[in-house]
Amino acid sequence: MTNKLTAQTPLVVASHNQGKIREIRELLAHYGLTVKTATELDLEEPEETGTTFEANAELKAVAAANATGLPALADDSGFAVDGLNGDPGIYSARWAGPDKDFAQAMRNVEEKLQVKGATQANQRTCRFIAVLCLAWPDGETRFFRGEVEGLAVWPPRGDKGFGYDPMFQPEGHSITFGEMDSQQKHGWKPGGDKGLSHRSRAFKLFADACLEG
Ligand SMILES: O=c1nc[nH]c2c1ncn2[C@H]1C[C@H](O)[C@@H](COP(=O)(O)OP(=O)(O)OP(=O)(O)O)O1
Ligand SMILES: [Mg+2]
Repeated sequence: MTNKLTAQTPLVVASHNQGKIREIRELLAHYGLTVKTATELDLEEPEETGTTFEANAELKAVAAANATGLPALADDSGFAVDGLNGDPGIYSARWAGPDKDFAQAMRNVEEKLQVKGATQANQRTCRFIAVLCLAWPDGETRFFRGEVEGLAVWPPRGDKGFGYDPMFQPEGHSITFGEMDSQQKHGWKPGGDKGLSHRSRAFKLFADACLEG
């Protein structure tokens, strides 16, 4: 028997990133769930020692489930640039340094692309990846992965999102995630579909698999 979530199940979100938490709240509300965050519960941030998104998501979710005795959901995500062999990838948060300077992290990505001579669009393909881990106090873990492909644009555009959003233009769109409001970034349309952002796509899979009824 696998565990199922209902609107009444308290769910802990094991993240300390406010931009991410805001999106996760909206995504969970869309599916009728409300949450407590690791920041509100004063949970410690485990060191992300894994070498994959899955391993780091599991480490964060299991730590929060064990600390609270409640089911916990973690999101490990990143910006992967094909021309940089998938960097910054699982190191996306770390490239911004202790001050979380994403303007600097984006410049760093651009400088590395310039060194490679990647000036044409087809040399600037990239994706956002999000892996969710839902960990239950009984030890059960479930994983869901969402991805969205796009182009790394320069200069960055827009100030609506967080992290690398201003330099990410999703395939089929002419504006960046930084220029989209969160509803556009989620990609919710009347009637519903698979969503747009990596995170909204992962949450759709999570909701289909883990919600009661
Ligand atoms: O939609 C996104 N739009 C822009 N940038 C994004 C996005 N999604 C992930 N990213 C980048 C920035 C973030 O800092 C890093 C994830 O690193 P990651 O370790 O999963 O999260 P984090 O350390 O910021 O917070 P926490 O681990 O407490 O959830 O990738
Ligand atoms: Mg982190």
